[in-house]
Amino acid sequence: MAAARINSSIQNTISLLVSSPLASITTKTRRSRLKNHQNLFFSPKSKRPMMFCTCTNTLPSNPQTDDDTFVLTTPLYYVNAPPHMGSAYTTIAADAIARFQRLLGKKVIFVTGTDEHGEKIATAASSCGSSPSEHCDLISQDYKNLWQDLEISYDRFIRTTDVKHEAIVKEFYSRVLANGDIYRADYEGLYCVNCEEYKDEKELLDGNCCPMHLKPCIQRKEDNYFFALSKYQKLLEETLTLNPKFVQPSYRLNEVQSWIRSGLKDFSISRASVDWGIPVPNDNKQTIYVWFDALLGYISALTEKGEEPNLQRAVSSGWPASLHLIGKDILRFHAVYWPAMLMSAGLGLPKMVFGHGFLTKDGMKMGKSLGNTLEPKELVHKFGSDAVRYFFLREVEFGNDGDYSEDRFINIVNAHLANTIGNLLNRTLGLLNKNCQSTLSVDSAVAAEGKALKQTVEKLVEKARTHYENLSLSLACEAVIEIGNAGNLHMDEQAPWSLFKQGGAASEAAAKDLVIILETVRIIAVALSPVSPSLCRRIYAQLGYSDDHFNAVTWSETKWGGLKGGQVMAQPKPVFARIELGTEADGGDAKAVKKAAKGKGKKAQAQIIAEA
Ligand SMILES: Nc1ncnc2c1ncn2[C@@H]1O[C@H](COP(=O)(O)OP(=O)(O)OP(=O)(O)O)[C@@H](O)[C@H]1O
Ligand SMILES: [Zn+2]
Repeated sequence: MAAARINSSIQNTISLLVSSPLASITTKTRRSRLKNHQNLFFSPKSKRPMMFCTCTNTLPSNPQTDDDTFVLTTPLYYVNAPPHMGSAYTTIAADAIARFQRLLGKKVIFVTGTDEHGEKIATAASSCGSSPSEHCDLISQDYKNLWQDLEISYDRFIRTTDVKHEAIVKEFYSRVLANGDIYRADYEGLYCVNCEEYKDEKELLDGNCCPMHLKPCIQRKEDNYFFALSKYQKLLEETLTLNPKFVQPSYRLNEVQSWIRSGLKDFSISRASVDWGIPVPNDNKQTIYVWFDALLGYISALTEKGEEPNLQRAVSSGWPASLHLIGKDILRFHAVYWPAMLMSAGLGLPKMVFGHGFLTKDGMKMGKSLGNTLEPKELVHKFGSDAVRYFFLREVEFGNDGDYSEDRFINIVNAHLANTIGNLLNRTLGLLNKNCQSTLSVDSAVAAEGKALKQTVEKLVEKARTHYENLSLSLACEAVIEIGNAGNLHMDEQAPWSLFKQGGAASEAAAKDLVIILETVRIIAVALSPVSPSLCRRIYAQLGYSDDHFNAVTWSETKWGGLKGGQVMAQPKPVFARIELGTEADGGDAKAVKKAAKGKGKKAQAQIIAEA
């Protein structure tokens, strides 16, 4: 914002800053003041500070959120264009985390939705010849459809054009205003419409191009309302020092701290030139800036159906959120602007903001504005949702950037899901069918006595749990596949097929080996269910369990000993067929199998159908 000039209808501002309780206090007194702050909320159990606020009129948070409830959010996606694999990536990761937390027995509120206001939307709508609201309905529905294809188990889908959201935004705005943090001033600067953000000249490329969108920023001058972000600089610094886990992964914390240290400037929170937005209370010539509006979707999503929307109710239904999952592109909004806005309004801060990396194409962030996207719908259609979810969570270390390649996709999915897990189950069930009438001879706890596999599995399950808890999703997948490797090793070392041929005690030992391996696969199905839920459901069905049983599974069922003697397994049927280069098969989906076989040579057809 070097070119920015804030002129002095600023009488207000100066008096605001001077009268700010932070303007005249030293760091030492500020720190003790933070400690004793009457509005510093502590979480009931952990006694960790949950929020700071300078507003005297605080809204108490949900007392339950600390232990029993896990509220997580994805960004509310901008409906300037349909979703792409990048939007799907965040949502798949959030879904895996939500499913894991449900397995732990938490009450999960998983929030996603669409951000529908602003200039970029109005332009996108008019370029397709539709009204903004028709355009938003259409694209928002695209997101919902994709989430269904990807088996996203969201609890709330908030649209920022929802009436309840508008009510919450206006109330929030009024609280910030009442706290003395909004003033009016002229503003001039370089604006990227695609980021919907004024840019500092020094962060731009030649020709004042936005580094993310590679398009020139426009010089803009407006009479706007401003949010006094600068007033929160010290509080934000202190908050991050006291609670460094607020920003994750830890290497992103430095980035956020250096933004704050380099000086926070007030930012404009209204637009005079944009009609498509929520009118500013008491000045309907201006609309509220799309980011100020959109972030509040995380709170308005919490209002219960049919109830009068107000902040107090929304907040008591689950705020503060446990986790905001976002891409690193919008970290500044979530880790700097948003906490300051919440402090101003007297609301608790989310417990964590996790900024993951980008899916890239030729080194550039895949995005709607650049149009260099990968179509998730096509991928799901070709390979099935289990494979798509698994690949991106396993392949891209959560936090870092990652590139997509179809060869790598097929290799990984085949090696892990088809071979390590699918084949192991299928071979074992085949032997059980042939030699034991598909019936388990003993309890898995008894079968495992004196065998090393049980301890190995227990250790790896613990590892997977820790990785899920730390949001290291790729490592969690790796730990689960290691369980599969251990099961395969046991199978190969014991060679039960040859023991059965010997009969007598050898045959009994072989039957026990099959029980042990099936128990191993059962545990895999629980531990991998956050990532590839349908595949795990099919595994449970093969092990003779009902759908209802699978639906009620919790993480405690990763404990060894679930399979009991006498349990009858289903007829062996592959749970995940190998993807052959050039075929489009997902083993669980007969339609996809037929489609994959269609038009292929007889031999290839026979192979695909046989595998399915
Ligand atoms: N390439 C990507 N890799 C990972 N996540 C992405 C990617 N693109 C978008 N996202 C997710 O979507 C969020 C941004 O949502 P938005 O609706 O603005 O999509 P976008 O495609 O980045 O838009 P644009 O290209 O117009 O900037 C990111 O913070 C991230 O959560
Ligand atoms: Zn931009």
